[in-house]
Amino acid sequence: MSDTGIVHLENVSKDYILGEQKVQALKDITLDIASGAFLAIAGPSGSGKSTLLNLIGCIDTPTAGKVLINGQDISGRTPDDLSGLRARTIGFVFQTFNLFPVLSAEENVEYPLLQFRELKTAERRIRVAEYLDIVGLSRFARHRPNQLSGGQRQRVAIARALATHPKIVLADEPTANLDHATGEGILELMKNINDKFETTFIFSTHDSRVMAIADNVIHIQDGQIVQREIRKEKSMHVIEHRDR
Ligand SMILES: Nc1ncnc2c1ncn2[C@@H]1O[C@H](COP(=O)(O)OP(=O)(O)OP(=O)(O)O)[C@@H](O)[C@H]1O
Repeated sequence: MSDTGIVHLENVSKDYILGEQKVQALKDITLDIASGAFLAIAGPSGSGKSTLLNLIGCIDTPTAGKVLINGQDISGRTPDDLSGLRARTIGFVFQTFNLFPVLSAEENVEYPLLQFRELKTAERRIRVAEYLDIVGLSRFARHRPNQLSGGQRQRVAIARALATHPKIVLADEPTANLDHATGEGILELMKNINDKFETTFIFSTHDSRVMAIADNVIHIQDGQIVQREIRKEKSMHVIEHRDR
């Protein structure tokens, strides 16, 4: 058994090439996140939060360094390989909800399950109902996104992310498009699910009220970790950043 966390980044850098210019979005990030963490990645706009989440989510690969997700090294893997790892390991929640407008709440939650051939129709339906219940939306199963409030849409997105039984849920600014009270409700829901099912949650934010709810906060600035706030020791251990 490996002693690294469910997410393990070692000396990770990510460069984007924009015309003649190289943008160093992440610089030498070393980070280990244990299973069951409830972790915020905090930092100002452009600091590299989305880039970091995209690497953890296997949507992108690093320019340098090593990324291990659930013990699997993602470097040198084909996009097909990574999409398999993604589908079975990671759930995504976005600030813009990203629901299909023509599908009902239950059809949106069911959608990612359709790729799992081992799930029979009846099992799929049961699972959809179970997760709509967990997010408190059973009564709204037949509603389309435009018949739901922002907070309800984000609950559908959370149910959809959880229905595949992922080990990690990644949420990029999940409360950015919600008013404060609704955003806090979404964070509390995520925290309850984290406590109950021990799903690892990693979310980005620049909202200090959202950071306050996290067990641990990683602060990034200009692509580098500038502070690690470890409030719950057991849920996270950190390999300290080694300066060259
Ligand atoms: N596809 C891309 N091509 C070129 N540069 C990019 C690309 N994506 C991000 N960048 C640059 O990388 C840096 C980090 O961006 P990133 O989106 O990760 O920051 P962020 O902290 O998520 O910002 P925000 O809070 O505004 O979403 C920025 O300088 C950004 O302009």
